[in-house]
This record gives sequence, structure tokens and C-alpha cells, in this order.
Amino acid sequence: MADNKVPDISLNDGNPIPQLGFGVFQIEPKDTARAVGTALAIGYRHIDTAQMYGNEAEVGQAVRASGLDRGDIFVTSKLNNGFHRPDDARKAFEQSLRELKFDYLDLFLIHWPLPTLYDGDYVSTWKVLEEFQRDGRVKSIGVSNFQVAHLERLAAEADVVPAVNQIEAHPYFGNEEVRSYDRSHNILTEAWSPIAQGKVLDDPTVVDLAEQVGRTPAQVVLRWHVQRGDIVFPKSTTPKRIEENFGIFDFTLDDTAMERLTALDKGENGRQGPDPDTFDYVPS
Ligand SMILES: NC(=O)C1=CN([C@@H]2O[C@H](COP(=O)(O)OP(=O)(O)OC[C@H]3O[C@@H](n4cnc5c(N)ncnc54)[C@H](OP(=O)(O)O)[C@@H]3O)[C@@H](O)[C@H]2O)C=CC1
Ligand SMILES: O=C(O)C(=O)[C@@H](O)[C@H](O)C(=O)CO
Repeated sequence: MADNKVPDISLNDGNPIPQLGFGVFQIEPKDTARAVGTALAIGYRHIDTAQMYGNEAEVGQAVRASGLDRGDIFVTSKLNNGFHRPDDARKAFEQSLRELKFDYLDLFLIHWPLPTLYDGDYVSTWKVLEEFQRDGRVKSIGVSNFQVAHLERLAAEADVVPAVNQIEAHPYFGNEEVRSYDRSHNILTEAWSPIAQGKVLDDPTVVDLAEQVGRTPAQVVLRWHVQRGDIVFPKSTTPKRIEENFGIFDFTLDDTAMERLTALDKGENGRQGPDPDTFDYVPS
């Protein structure tokens, strides 16, 4: 059997990103260092956190406790929704570095475009991320939950093309229009909720394919994502599942299997999370 080795993908700025990472949304701060420590011990080298998750400090703690070099672990965080105004974004970014106790981040994202807030202005926010990249405190910058219209505005008004766009994607919501824009503009798609928070795992097609290839439903779905070329970072606090989700680079799905999973797409009805065109949540 082939070795299970996580490949790096080159971002449009030349920096490498491991194609599989570990997501920490909805992991309580008290459980985060243990979960991230388990992931790092298994071999994950990419962690996806956010200011909104309230667990950056514990992610930083787990990185230091791992004994690994900081430079060997790719860490992403995201600007929280209350901080789109340039001065607020500067302060919030500095707070992330303080929480993590890092002197740089590998990737920093605008978490949501919030087109109905801040007079629809995410461009001035983006220009502040360009500033962080220029001064070396973040290696790569990107966006999350940006729809095609939002990306088109950045293309027209900003200097740097986002390295990634982190969007909801899984077999029930392929998000192909945004993925297709990303692909044709050299923006790497990161698929959030890659197993739809577990909701796709008992789908009869997924179960059937898992039996055919002798893998688990989660492994089959995660493998579908990586064969589409996207980045994934499934979340789990269960050590056995953290290990299971890591084992996706030593088998392949054939074209028929890929097509059967793609055909599960329910369009907008398959979306599990908020619609980025209307989402306006700002933490109090
Ligand atoms: N940019 C954005 O707006 C968003 C980004 N994200 C990012 O994407 C990451 C992943 O998405 P997330 O929403 O957490 O959902 P996922 O699709 O990763 O699913 C996580 C859920 O699935 C369960 N699970 C994990 N692995 C398995 C398995 N092998 N078998 C069965 N069940 C399993 C987990 O349970 P348990 O923990 O109990 O094992 C948890 O309930 C987040 O952690 C975050 O980093 C997510 C949402 C929005
Ligand atoms: O997990 C994230 O990154 C999110 O943005 C979500 O928490 C999102 O805000 C949501 O699901 C709100 O219901």
C-alpha cells in the first residue's frame, strides 16, 4: 500500500500549504490543546483556527508543546466580523499574534465579506491584510466565504489576489460557481465543513462507496475533496477519528466514484451554514 503522505500545494504567492489540516471550530478552549496535540502527534501540520473560535491561545500552546519547529506547522487564523474597519483590523491581527504567541501567521483571512454591513466595504479591510503581508507578519493572505461578486470587486480595486478562498463545500453543496471562479483566477479553494459536520456520512451513496473501497465514509468524502484539488481541515475531538481523517492519501477514487459523489449536490438546498450574501453576525 502507498505511504500516506500529505502533499503540499503551492499558493499563488509561492508559499506551500499542506492539503490536509485540522479545524478547531466548536472545540472548547479547554479541549483545544489536547485535540491539536493529538493531531500534531498523528502527523497533521496545518491548523485552521479563527478569532471567532476563541481558542487561538490554546492552538499556540499546543504548537509549542508539540516540540515541533514553528516553521514546520502551517497555522491559519481569521479576522473576526466586528473588526472590518482598518484600525480595528490592525488591532485584531495584533491580538491574534499575542494570543497565539507567534511572531507571524502562515495565513490570515477575512472571515466573512459582510456585504450588508460596513457600507459593503471589505476592500479597505483587504488592503490592511496586504499591509500585514508586506511587513512580513503574515506569509499569505486570503478570504473566506467570498462569493464571485466579492472576488470581482477585489480584483478590480486591490493589488493582491487572495491566495485562498475558504468556502463551504461538501457532496451536498459543491459550491461549483465559486470554486470555478477560484480555479480560473489562481485562488486555491479551501472546503469548510468538508463532511457537512457528519451529515453526509450515512448517505447511501457514501456508504456504498466506502464499502467498495474498504474505507470509512469520512475517508471517502475527504478523498473526494482532495482529488478535486481543494484543501480540507476536518474537525474532531475524538482521537480515533482524528487518525481516521488523516488516512486519505494512500488510496484513490476512480472517475465513477468521483462522479457519484459530485452528483449528490443539492445546490443551495444543500448549504448547511449561513449564506455569505446575507450573513451579518457580529459578536457582541
Ligand atoms: N470559514 C468559515 O466560515 C468556516 C470554517 N470552518 C472550518 O472548517 C473546519 C471543519 O468544519 P466543521 O464545521 O468543523 O465540520 P466538519 O465537516 O469537519 O465535521 C465535524 C463534525 O464531524 C464529526 N466527525 C469528524 N470526523 C468524523 C469521522 N471520521 N466520522 C464521523 N464523524 C466525524 C465531528 O465529531 P467529533 O468532534 O465529536 O468527533 C464533528 O461533529 C472547522 O473546524 C473550521 O476550521 C467551519 C465552518 C465555517
Ligand atoms: O466556523 C466558522 O468559521 C464560522 O464562521 C461559523 O461559526 C459561522 O459563523 C456559523 O456557522 C454561524 O452559525
